Amino acid sequence: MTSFAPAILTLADGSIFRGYSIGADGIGVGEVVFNTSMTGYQEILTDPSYCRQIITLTYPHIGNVGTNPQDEESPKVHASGLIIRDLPLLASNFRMTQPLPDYLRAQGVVAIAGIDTRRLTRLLREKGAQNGCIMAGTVDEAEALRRAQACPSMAGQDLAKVVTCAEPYAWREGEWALGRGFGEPGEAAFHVVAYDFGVKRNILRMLTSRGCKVTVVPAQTPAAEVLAMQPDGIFLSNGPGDPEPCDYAIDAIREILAANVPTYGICLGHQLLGLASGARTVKMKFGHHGGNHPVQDLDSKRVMITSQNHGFAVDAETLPGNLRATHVSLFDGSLQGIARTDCPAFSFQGHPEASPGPHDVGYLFDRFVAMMKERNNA
Ligand SMILES: NC(=O)CC[C@H](N)C(=O)O
Repeated sequence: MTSFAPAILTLADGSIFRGYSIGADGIGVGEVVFNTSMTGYQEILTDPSYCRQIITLTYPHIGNVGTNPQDEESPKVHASGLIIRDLPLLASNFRMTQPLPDYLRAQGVVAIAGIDTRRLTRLLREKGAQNGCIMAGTVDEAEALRRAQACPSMAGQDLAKVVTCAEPYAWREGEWALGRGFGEPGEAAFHVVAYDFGVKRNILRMLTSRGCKVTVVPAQTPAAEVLAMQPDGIFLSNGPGDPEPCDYAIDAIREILAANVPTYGICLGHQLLGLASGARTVKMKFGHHGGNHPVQDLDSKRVMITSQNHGFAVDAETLPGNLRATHVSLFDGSLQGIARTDCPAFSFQGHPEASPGPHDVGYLFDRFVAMMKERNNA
């Protein structure tokens, strides 16, 4: 019988939760957010947008299917820690290569189980996102509290440049699909340059599966360098932190919009498109993190169930004349999608690529491809 070391979770408001460690020994600090997805813990942990955040999952049993190399959305776990109710005694799946605790330990990530995640989630909903600290192995409550209180606010942090790739690279996975329905087999119909602010792999897969050849570039690549690659379209990725301090990206996007190249943004990329167009962003009380968020397409009136992961939002009250609202959250009325009226650019706050979550918004990738096609034919 495995025995688990003690672990505690402290919050900046003074709350202490006691449980047991199911990850590495040590300390993790960050903004504690709750995610309501019922599946996809490995995609969530490896989503770079969770950098410097500690995730609590509201689904009570986490770890049932272990972990595998296919479900990683980036090369490593980006979350600062994981909080769960219960780790099942047995993990089993035909794809499993490692149980969740071994995977977390191998990556040096702290995690705590045995926590009343309902109480924790209600606290975060009532008080708003809180900074917290997980201490696992040797536990010192006073020190863990001090660390939670010393953790800097997410507001004002530029983390895109922390998680981005070091060098440009070509996304090769799924190249067999290039050309399907477009040019000759094996020949890409469009060249997309994707800004990596913390990109999830499934976004790149969704582009490739629609006939795009994708070049990924670091967050701080100047617009002139990207435009010199003569892309058919430019993609602005998801990513961690506050969009407002990413001035290098905002400046580059302004130049790209002026060049009239079709542009599509997701999550942080959406917020940056908003800022580059003159709108403002705000920090939300506890954000949206989950796989069951209803969003309405304001043009078709269709309601979709969407995957979400954001703590900031473009403020609908600040949209300039050349930016129109295209989608709205039916949970809280917050803005979920925008489109420029004067150039081919649009973006979505949630995650059309899912991973994990429903695929209802996948049509936005088709819209991007149609935009590139139209421009090439013009
Ligand atoms: N998934 C994302 O791209 C998140 C965007 C941003 N970091 C936010 O919290 O709102």
